Amino acid sequence: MNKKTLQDLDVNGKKVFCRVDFNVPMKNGEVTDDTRIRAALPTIEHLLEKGAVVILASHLGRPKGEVIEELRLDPVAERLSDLLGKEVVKTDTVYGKEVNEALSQVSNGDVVLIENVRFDPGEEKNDPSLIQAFADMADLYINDAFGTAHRAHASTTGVAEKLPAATGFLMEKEIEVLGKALENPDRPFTAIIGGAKVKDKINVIDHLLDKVDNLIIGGGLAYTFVKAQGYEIGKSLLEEDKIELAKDFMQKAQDKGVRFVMPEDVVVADDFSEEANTKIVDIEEIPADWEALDIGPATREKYNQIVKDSKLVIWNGPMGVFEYNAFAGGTRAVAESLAGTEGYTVIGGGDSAAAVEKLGFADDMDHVSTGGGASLEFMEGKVLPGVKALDDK
Ligand SMILES: Nc1ncnc2c1ncn2[C@@H]1O[C@H](COP(=O)(O)OP(=O)(O)O)[C@@H](O)[C@H]1O
Ligand SMILES: O=C(OP(=O)(O)O)[C@H](O)COP(=O)(O)O
Repeated sequence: MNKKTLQDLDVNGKKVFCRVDFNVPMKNGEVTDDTRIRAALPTIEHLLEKGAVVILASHLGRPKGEVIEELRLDPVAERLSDLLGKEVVKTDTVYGKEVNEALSQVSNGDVVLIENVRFDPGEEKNDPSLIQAFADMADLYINDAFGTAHRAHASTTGVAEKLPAATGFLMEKEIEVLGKALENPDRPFTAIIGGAKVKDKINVIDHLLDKVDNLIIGGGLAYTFVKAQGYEIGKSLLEEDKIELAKDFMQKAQDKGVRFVMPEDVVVADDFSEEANTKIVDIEEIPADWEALDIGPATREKYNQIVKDSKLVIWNGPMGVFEYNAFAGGTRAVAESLAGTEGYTVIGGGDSAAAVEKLGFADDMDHVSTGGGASLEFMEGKVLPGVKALDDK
């Protein structure tokens, strides 16, 4: 990467404005998964060890420029404080008098977490006055928020133009791992794409067809492709206006010699619920009133073989409705295959990462990305604005 990194900056005695992605799942005012907070610790700890004042900034949820009490960052500050083993000064505002006072009272090696930056309408608008307020707080800027690197906001791009700006360690690692995987892949290179967001993922599929040896399709988005092959899919998820594109992709795969791998059998249900009646059917036999909610056992075995023979596997999106036990088997099987393969494994996407975490396989993967949308846009070949805005080496 040709961008400056944390190692290139002398941070001793400096105030460092550090954008992190602490957009973590919460329930009843408690952080339920602190993966993203832990992922930012190497950067924060490095800054503290080197004697910087660390000013952390993050969004949480989508408050759209208003103060939403449930989206305050206090529970995050508490968890961060536990993880760091030191006090984190949390302000109730994003900038202004309270923040300035807090900053005048802290010393080198202290941490301040300002309030949810999306409480200010200027954040998402990349507003000049908010950018200036951020720049006035600090001497240097670090972006370690890979999960938000696809957003051009005041705290992710605007302020980077105003201060010496570099990547944090998490950002650096994400870009390096995902970049290396895509630029110079070990082969056979297999991508497994699942989930439900057909529209979001269709461009990634197009881009991946230029890179991979095997493209495996699963999850809800498989059925638009199954339909494109001419099979009936009952009530399964369908993006009608993407059928033609799905046909184009299958043709492109054939032209390029990419193996395009689709489900052979599926678990169908007579209702979208945990209690639904279910059965396993061949792909060409999905009953009209049923919907396919998971890949079947023959498909799992086929995917397993391909994963086993791959040197590099990228996985984005669950294979079925894994939130219900009855339809979690396909996702579990693929997670197990990735956990067991000798090839290098990369997981991207919020739900895939959550599934791998929930099923207990996170530690067996080589890289679990902290970015969902960000990793997808990266894989599409886009330059992420949060990275572009940083200083070149
Ligand atoms: N066959 C299916 N039918 C309907 N929804 C599905 C199916 N398979 C997976 N899903 C749903 O896809 C969702 C995840 O999709 P998506 O957001 O695209 O994944 P990710 O966040 O990993 O990128 C999950 O909530 C899951 O229940
Ligand atoms: O959680 C995030 O995105 P993700 O669910 O795609 O990983 C990021 O924090 C970005 O949040 P946003 O999609 O509200 O800009």
